[in-house]
Amino acid sequence: MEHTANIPNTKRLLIWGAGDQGTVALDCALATKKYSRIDFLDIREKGHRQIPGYRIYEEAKENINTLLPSYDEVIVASGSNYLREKKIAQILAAGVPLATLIHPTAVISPSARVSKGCTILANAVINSNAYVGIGCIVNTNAVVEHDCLAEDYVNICPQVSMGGHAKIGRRSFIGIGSTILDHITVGRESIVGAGAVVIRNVPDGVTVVGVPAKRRL
Ligand SMILES: CC(=O)SCCNC(=O)CCNC(=O)[C@H](O)C(C)(C)COP(=O)(O)OP(=O)(O)OC[C@H]1O[C@@H](n2cnc3c(N)ncnc32)[C@H](O)[C@@H]1OP(=O)(O)O
Repeated sequence: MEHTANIPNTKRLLIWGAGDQGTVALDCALATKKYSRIDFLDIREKGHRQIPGYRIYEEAKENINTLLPSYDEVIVASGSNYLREKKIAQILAAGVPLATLIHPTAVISPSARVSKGCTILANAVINSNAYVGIGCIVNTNAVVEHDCLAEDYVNICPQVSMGGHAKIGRRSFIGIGSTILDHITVGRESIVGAGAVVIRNVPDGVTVVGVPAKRRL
């Protein structure tokens, strides 16, 4: 049986991505109580994960330009910064509203800005004057402190801590449990390894690991 919660005056959501991030996005979307119907569109070209009770369209078999506009909102659920950017471009080109999923236990300062297409998961904190760009993931228990900047399509993994005024460049991946000290900048398309402590600025397109974080050659 497909999921159709009995909630009046709510919206239809399509989650584009039916893998791990898709199921996490589903839980978050259910917690918001905003949606009367939720379906999935699988990103993979072959096969898809079963999510009992939910309809999963297969991307390869669907006319995306017809399917997307039949929903009130679409969220892209993929841990790949590249894929989120690519799919979000398709959604915007189709003129369909991007969802922004914010778990009810997340704490977002009234002065912070969270852009469209973001997924902000349970117990995340986004503090005063912080800015989170389009299509970012701020994962469980991550802390984006005051005046931080995360550019578009950034993935901030669980338990990441960003000190005040820290910056993350477009499409960078910040590994689980890592710490970025205050006023430090991580460049674009860079990777911070799990558990790293970043004490110096990181250039574009590099991977850093360790405590203190050093470039991995
Ligand atoms: C909800 C979720 O699950 S969100 C996802 C959470 N997952 C993560 O955060 C994973 C983050 N990814 C990492 O930390 C990865 O290890 C990366 C991206 C830094 C490196 O990945 P790879 O390029 O595959 O590196 P690989 O595993 O081959 O290791 C290369 C070297 O780096 C070291 N290394 C790899 N990761 C780390 C790390 N996080 N800290 C310290 N050293 C590391 C390895 O020990 C190895 O060292 P050696 O050459 O001396 O043996």
